[in-house]
Formats: sequence, structure tokens, C-alpha cells
Amino acid sequence: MDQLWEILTVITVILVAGVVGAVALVRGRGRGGATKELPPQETQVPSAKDAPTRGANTYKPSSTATIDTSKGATPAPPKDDEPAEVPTGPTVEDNAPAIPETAPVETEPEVGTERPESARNRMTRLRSRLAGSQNTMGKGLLSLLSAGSLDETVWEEVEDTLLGADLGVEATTELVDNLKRRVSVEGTPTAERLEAWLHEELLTLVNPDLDRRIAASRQGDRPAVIMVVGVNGTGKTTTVGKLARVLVAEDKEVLLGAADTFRAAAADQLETWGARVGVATVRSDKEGADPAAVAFDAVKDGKDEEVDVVIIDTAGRLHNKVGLMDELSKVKRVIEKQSPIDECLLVLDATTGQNGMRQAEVFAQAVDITGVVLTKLDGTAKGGIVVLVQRELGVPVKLVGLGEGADDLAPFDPKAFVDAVLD
Ligand SMILES: Nc1nc2c(ncn2[C@@H]2O[C@H](COP(=O)(O)OP(=O)(O)OP(=O)(O)O)[C@@H](O)[C@H]2O)c(=O)[nH]1
Repeated sequence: MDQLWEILTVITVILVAGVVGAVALVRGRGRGGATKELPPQETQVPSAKDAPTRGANTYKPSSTATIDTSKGATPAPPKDDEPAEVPTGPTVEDNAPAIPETAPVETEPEVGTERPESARNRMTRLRSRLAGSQNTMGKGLLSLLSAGSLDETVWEEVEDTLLGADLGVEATTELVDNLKRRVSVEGTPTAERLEAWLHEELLTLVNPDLDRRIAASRQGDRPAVIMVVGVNGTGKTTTVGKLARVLVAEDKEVLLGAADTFRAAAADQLETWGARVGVATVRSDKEGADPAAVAFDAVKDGKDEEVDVVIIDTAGRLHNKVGLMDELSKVKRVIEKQSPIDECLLVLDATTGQNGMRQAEVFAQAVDITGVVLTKLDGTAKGGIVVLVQRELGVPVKLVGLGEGADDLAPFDPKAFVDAVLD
């Protein structure tokens, strides 16, 4: 029995010692872990050094991000949950090559490859535009002449219509006298016969026999040289650009000379026209540079590069008539040190009528005009100016501008013109 009590006492002592030891161990381990594994209290408090990082994490710099990420990037495709853009039908831009807004300058050569409209398309389109602008005069004449008896009042009204269309007094008198004579010889004609006579008489006035060809092919071993003159705003630069397109469409090599140095924008405008069809422009970056020097360089470069034709745009905005004439004469003289001028085209705005004629005479005194480009014929019913210009200046109308579009320039065809007036 005593032995049993001794055994129980020993077991109890061992158990108590074990429990106490275990408790002490657990407590000790818990303290030691906190020290090792938890960060020291001060590291949980944001320090000044940490602040920017935190700030960056909580502040979304969206604008900066947009700028940084959009640079040089193509637009992201729309997300699935974004509504798709609704197509709104064809626009002018739909016909242009798609150029991403952020595309690099490589888009330029694409622009340079623009193909001018073919001659046939252009003529069909422009003929109907000419008819649209000019048939008020034709309709007025035909209704007067086919209204019955051709008394003096009717003839006066016919005269007024022709004068109103800027045909000029001389040509108007001539046309009415000729019609009267035919009536007196043949008796009262039918409406169709009168229309045929009117057609013939107008065609005679427009003079289909004049040589309206443009010197735009190489002349022997040198390029043809075309000088373009006219008052500012008449459409000179636009005409040079359009003419370059016509020639490029005919596979000619063209070089442009920006001798309108009066304002830098004129040279920029010309350069843009040229660049669109891959034609280079000789220019000076200095506003007010010597136009004769630019023209000289352009012709020289054209010869060196063996192009087919050099076209020189000139300024029309000078303080006075003497200054203008002196400058144009100088440009002409200096060009002629390099090459003869094969064509000197005077650009006239058809909407300015008699006033434009007076300006034309000033230019004709300074340079030898070989042909006229009548612009903005789409914007006036006064097609009679064709006859007046040819009579006053003694040179043919060679080209007509029929709109602001890049391919709205056409050769002047007398028969098509009279048809358009009377059809
Ligand atoms: N409707 C119509 N507008 C034309 C025609 N030709 C030119 N224009 C317009 O006339 C305006 C003047 O044309 P420009 O080529 O700048 O005239 P510019 O004579 O060179 O003038 P400066 O450079 O100031 O000397 C432009 O708005 C052209 O688009 C045409 O045949 N029809």
C-alpha cells in the first residue's frame, strides 16, 4: 500500500511539473514570435519617404497616363461593353485614304500619289457644269427670238441680253446685225433655223480657228517654260496647281516655281498643290525674296533635271501699276537669261467683267500674253467675257476654271462652249 502511494505521488509530481513546463513554453514561444515576425511598430506608420509611393498608388494621374500612352499609338479598338459607332452614310472623307490621327509623317508619300482625274471624266463633268452656269443667256436669247415677230423691241432685248452676258458692245452689235441681215434675206425663219443661226454667229465670235494649244512639251533639249500672271485673287496659284495636275495625268514631268514671294503662304499653297501629285516646287523661304531669282532658279533646275515643263507662279499684288509692270518685266527678263518663255498665261476672273479687262491690259503691257485662263466661269452667267477678252487682248482663251475642285480646269473648246450656252 505504501508502495502504491509512493508511485501515485511521483506520477502527480511529474504531471504537475509537465503542465507548468508546457505553460511556460507556450508563453515563451508567443512572445518570441511577436518580436520576430511582426514588424516593429514604427514601420507601420507611414514615413515621409514612403508618402510619394502611397500617393502614387491612391492618386490616379489619368491625364498624364493618357498623354504618355497615346503617343504614337494607334487608336484602341472599342471595348465590348462600349456602344459601337453608328454609321452615318458616306461622307467626303470616306473617299480619302484612312489615315490614323496619330500616324507618323509616312502618310506624306501617300498624299503624293494622288491621281488626277482622267481627261475624259473631267470634260464630261465640266461640260455639264458649264451648261448649268451659262444657259440663262442662251435660254433668254432663244425665247426672245422664237417669240414671234422680230421687231425692233425684240432686237433691243437681244442686245441687252448679250451685253448683260459681257459680250461687249462691238461683238453684240456685230452679232445682232448679222442676224438681222439673215432674217431680211431669208424672211421670217422657224425657231430651229434661228437657233442654228445664233449658234453659228456665236461660234464665229468665239473664233474656233485660234490656236489654243498649250506649250507644255519639251522644246528641243530644254523644258517648256510657262509663266502665269494675273491680279491676286483671280485664281493664279490654284490654276498653276490644277494645270500641274492635268500635265501629270498626261505623264509629263513638271516643276513649279513659286515666284509669288509677296506672301509666304502663296508659296506654301503652291507647294501643297504640287506635293499632292508628286511635283516639286522651287521656292524661297524668305517673304519678299526677289521673285526673279526664284524664277531663274526654277528654270535652271528644270533644265538640269530635264523635266518637260516648268510653270512659274507670279505675284499680282503690288502697290501700283508701275511697280507691277517693272517686277513682271524683270522676272521675264531674268527667266530669258536661262530660256525663252514659251507660254505666258494671264489669269482672269470671269466674275469681274469689265473691271477685270482693265487689269488685263496692264499685264499685257508688261509681258507678252500668249493665252488667257478664264477662272470662276462656274460662278457667273456672263460667258460673253470669252469673246470680249479675246478681242481686246488679241489672244485666245486657252483654259477655263469651272470650280474650286482640284480637277476643275478644262481646255477651252469653242464648240462645246456655244453648245453649253444654247442647249
Ligand atoms: N468657283 C471657282 N473658284 C475658283 C476658281 N479658280 C480659283 N478659285 C478660287 O479663287 C480663290 C483665289 O484663288 P488663288 O489661286 O489663291 O488666287 P491667286 O490669284 O493666286 O491669289 P494670290 O495668291 O493672293 O495672288 C480660291 O478660293 C480658289 O479656290 C474657279 O475656277 N472657280
